[in-house]
Amino acid sequence: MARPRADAYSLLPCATSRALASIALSPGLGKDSPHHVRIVEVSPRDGLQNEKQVVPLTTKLELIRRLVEEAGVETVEAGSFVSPKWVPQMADSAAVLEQMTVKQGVSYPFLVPNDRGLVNFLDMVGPKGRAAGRSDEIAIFTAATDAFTKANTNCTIHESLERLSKVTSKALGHGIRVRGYISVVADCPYSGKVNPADVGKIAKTLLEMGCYEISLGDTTGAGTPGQMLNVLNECTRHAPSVRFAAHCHDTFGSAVANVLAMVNAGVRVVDAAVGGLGGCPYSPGASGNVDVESVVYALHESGYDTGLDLDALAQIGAWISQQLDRPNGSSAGRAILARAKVKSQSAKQSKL
Ligand SMILES: CC(C)(COP(=O)([O-])OP(=O)([O-])OC[C@H]1O[C@@H](n2cnc3c(N)ncnc32)[C@H](O)[C@@H]1OP(=O)([O-])[O-])[C@@H](O)C(=O)NCCC(=O)NCCSC(=O)C[C@@](C)(O)CC(=O)[O-]
Repeated sequence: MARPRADAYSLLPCATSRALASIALSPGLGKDSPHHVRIVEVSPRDGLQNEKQVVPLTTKLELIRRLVEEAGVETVEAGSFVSPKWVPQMADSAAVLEQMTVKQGVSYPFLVPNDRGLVNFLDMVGPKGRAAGRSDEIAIFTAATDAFTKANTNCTIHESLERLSKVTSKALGHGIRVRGYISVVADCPYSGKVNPADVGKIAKTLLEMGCYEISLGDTTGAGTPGQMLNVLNECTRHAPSVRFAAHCHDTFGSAVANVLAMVNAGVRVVDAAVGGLGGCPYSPGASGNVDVESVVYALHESGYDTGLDLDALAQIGAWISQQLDRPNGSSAGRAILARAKVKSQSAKQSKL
């Protein structure tokens, strides 16, 4: 597998060059290797939440099963316990939690916005719940601007952090791990460019609350590698880069570049969605999440390991796009399937 070339490091900022140098020096791949990048597959939640048509429960369950069993995904964000009035598509998340195939060693976080959502989640996964022990992780979410926080959760950043602090401490008290999201880290659809220092301060607060990891959301997909690295630099004042995840949307076509820049700077977790599904209902015009097929292709070709089966991801991306009656949003997925078709045709011809 190709490794980044040592002579390229001198061109990079110091932190990036150190991170890449350690990659080149460390042999071997696998989960514990410094080359390993964990993919958080967000398609069942972030990917589907914005779909206008009702996606059948059976399709959601099959998507989760295939991602885990066929592609080897380690973390699947499976749904959300938000208000169904705000995001109707996620109204069946309790049923998803109860019925999804659960594989040992795989984490299935659910998004929780407030105490009501946490209570509903705990009622399900607690010892007497209908989904006892099926998930031990939630994701909480806030944003870097008041305008977006208001649009998404009907409160200011300050109010959301107060609310989430109580949610986090209650969740941790029940043995539930908490992942934090910060949306609009580079650009806000309502108030424009975001100051990276503001993101750093919110990240610090979420870390102090007890979030084990913070996902940095380029919700509008307007961020660039330089902007995302500025955001990361502000955040790493408070915790090492491995505590942060890249969550990039692809509206302006720079999501894969943003992801690679962040991984080269030491980030080891990337959120992505098969087939490039998704979009936030409160980020008008933003396109889907970066497609997991392109991310995995780019990471593998750059010397990183994800443990995922790229061919299986391409198949799943094509399948779910067909289910949703929409074009496959993954250029890498389409290319992989087209090449596989040519290969199987020439294999058939050579047998004749
Ligand atoms: C936070 C609220 C609830 C505030 O919404 P609100 O209207 O201020 O809440 P409320 O407390 O006044 O309650 C209104 C109604 O909702 C009910 N309710 C209240 N909470 C819940 C709950 N948890 N579960 C079920 N029902 C709930 C509550 O009981 C009440 O029902 P009513 O009395 O009218 O019948 C709302 O704004 C909300 O649910 N927002 C979620 C929006 C959302 O899910 N957005 C997408 C996810 S974030 C995202 O996609 C970005 C991310 C993470 O991917 C990263 C990135 O890309 O940037």
